Amino acid sequence: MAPALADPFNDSSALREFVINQGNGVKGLSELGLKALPKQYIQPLEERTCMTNIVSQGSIPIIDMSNWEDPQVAKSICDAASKRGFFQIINHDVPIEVLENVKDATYSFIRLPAEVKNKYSKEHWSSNNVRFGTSFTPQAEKALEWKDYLSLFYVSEEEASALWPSVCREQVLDYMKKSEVVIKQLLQILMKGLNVNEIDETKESLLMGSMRTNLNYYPKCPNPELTVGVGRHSDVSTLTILLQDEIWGLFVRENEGENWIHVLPIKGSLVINVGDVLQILSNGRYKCVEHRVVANGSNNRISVPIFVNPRPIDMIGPLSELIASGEKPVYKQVLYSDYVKYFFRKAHDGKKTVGFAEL
Ligand SMILES: O=C(O)CCC(=O)C(=O)O
Ligand SMILES: [Fe+2]
Repeated sequence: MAPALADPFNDSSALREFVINQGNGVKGLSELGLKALPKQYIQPLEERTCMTNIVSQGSIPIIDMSNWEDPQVAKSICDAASKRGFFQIINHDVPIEVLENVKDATYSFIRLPAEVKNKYSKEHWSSNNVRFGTSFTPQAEKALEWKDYLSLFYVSEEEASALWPSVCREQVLDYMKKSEVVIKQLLQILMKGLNVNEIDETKESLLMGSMRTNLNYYPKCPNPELTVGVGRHSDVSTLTILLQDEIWGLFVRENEGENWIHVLPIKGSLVINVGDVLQILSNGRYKCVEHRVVANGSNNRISVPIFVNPRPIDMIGPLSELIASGEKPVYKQVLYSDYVKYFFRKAHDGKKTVGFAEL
């Protein structure tokens, strides 16, 4: 009798066929009950979770939004955005049922058979605005990431009705719609902090002219210490609004140093982070910060970020109000769609995308 293979995916094309082409994703791998992580997921040493650099006492600020117009609340938000790049909000206006429903809907999508989810992959779906995938950019990565996702770019209700999977469509639309109130509150406060007191139509479109929601799934992983859920990166958004479940996994770099802070799951809260675009628009005043997600050996985890973005056709650069007040620009004007293309052309590599807009 032939000996059983220790790693059925020793051959990389077999792994890619199973995970990517057939749409089984890492969910499929996780359910095979492999004893060891396939070698294609083994990250270089420096990218693995090195627990010695985790600050056990550290946490990102937790901000109560119930009195969002209070100048003290505004100050905490602007301080957090300029010093930490990350904070959590509690007592915001997004109803808890909306958050619970979108988490359930994420599981409803993830649990669909592989061949159904695979209809929404890059190779099979007619629109780029809906994308089921795995890892980040598998064609550009030396080591794969332990994550499956569905990415939904919002154009209109009609398009969503026609193209988004029905098992999660209404719940995602509701989550995006109900989050708009808090997104506007945050942007108003952050703009005031830059002495930009009026958000007219052009500015609103630059700050939040398009939105994308991702449903992320990180299944239980053999040898989680050897891989990552998401590698070090900053987001190419203005702001990101992130709903995570009760399973830990998200870590944020502390003050550009070597230490990482765990983002504590708090039921009903939303994690907010400054994206590259807000760092660029604010001429470096607000900071986008590297973050990453570790893989987990005991539990499945989901998260649902809304990326609040400019429109693809917008030019991004330091706001004219800042330059008019005498600030020297640190960034040039770049087309947002070019910026995003540059991000997706390479594997995750920390905050390097921002360099694309540096002067
Ligand atoms: O899953 C998370 O907690 C974060 C995911 C993330 O950073 C992203 O999708 O950009
Ligand atoms: Fe992110």
